[in-house]
Amino acid sequence: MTAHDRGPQLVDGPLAAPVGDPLLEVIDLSVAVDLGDRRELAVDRVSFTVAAGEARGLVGESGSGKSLTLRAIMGLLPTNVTVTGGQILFQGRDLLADGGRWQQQIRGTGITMIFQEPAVALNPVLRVGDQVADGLREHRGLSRRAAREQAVRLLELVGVPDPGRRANAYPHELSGGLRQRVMIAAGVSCEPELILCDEPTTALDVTIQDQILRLFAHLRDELGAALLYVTHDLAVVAQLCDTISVLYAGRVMEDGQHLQSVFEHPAHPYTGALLAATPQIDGPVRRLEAIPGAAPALADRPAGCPFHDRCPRATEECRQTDVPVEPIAAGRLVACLHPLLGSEVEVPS
Ligand SMILES: Nc1ncnc2c1ncn2[C@@H]1O[C@H](COP(=O)(O)OP(=O)(O)OP(=O)(O)O)[C@@H](O)[C@H]1O
Repeated sequence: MTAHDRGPQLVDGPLAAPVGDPLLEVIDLSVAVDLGDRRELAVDRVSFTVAAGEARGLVGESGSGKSLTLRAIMGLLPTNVTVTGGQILFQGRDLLADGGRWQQQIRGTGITMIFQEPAVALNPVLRVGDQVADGLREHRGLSRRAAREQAVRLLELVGVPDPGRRANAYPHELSGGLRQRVMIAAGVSCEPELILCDEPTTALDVTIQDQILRLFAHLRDELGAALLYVTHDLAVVAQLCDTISVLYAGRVMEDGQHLQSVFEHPAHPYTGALLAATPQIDGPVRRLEAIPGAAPALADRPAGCPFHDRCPRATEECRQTDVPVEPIAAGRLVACLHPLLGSEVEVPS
């Protein structure tokens, strides 16, 4: 079964993560935001890996540090935000070394990022075909004509109907779904090994969202690219990903190499609460349970486990301990003093 054939249901997910060479290794990454009077860690010692060809979901509520993690990998942080610790290795080489020069060189060729809102990322006064062709001329040295022909092929690959004609259109002449496809075509034009996706379907209606998710699965098959897919929606992860990192208030709460096992046996109470709040995963009869309370604002992160004040299992120790992320079973890490299943977490053999 290819990733493309996978249905949206959790039970169709793969049992085992693909084992490829580590392509991306994020190790104890910390990112601080300057709030004027002080600095706060929006990303706090976050670690995960993405193997060649793997699709990892980076999940968490709004404000959990997902976007800043992606932007740190791309070297595209806002001016008041800085990496304050850790390493980001791509193909074994530190992207943060050499003043970010290598990071800049491989941006668009080795790693690309697809943003939430294509209207912002596309240039309104350039024809979309030229925008897809630009990267090919710049990074691959193709002639204007060859780049244009390749751009039309890419528009076809991402499912833009009548691509030869549509290549001449300006962004405002296309629907939101088609603009997102154009941005994906531009993003993958130089066949990157890793595609970072920052909620690329959020601005689209449900049917188009589903088409774009299928497109990512298809591109993964076609290009062999790895995906790091940011979303707050576990149903999206179920459809597209092999592995998962659950973030809360800038910290990794749980990391699973076997997605289905995480969905069946979440170890962190926060993962369990997210699952209980997600429709679609095991059918419409599920009773949705919103997570009580709200995630803490950046300036208001509590000591101890950041989830403690919303967690039914929290004890005094949780309020005071800087809970480390530790292995709980094969392929599973969790940052919790009172995990849901302890050593009974099951993983497929
Ligand atoms: N430039 C900035 N200045 C001040 N605060 C920032 C800045 N960028 C991000 N933050 C704050 O840092 C925290 C993490 O932001 P981030 O965008 O990474 O979260 P997220 O998980 O991607 O959330 P969302 O799903 O809402 O995009 C949030 O509290 C956010 O408000």
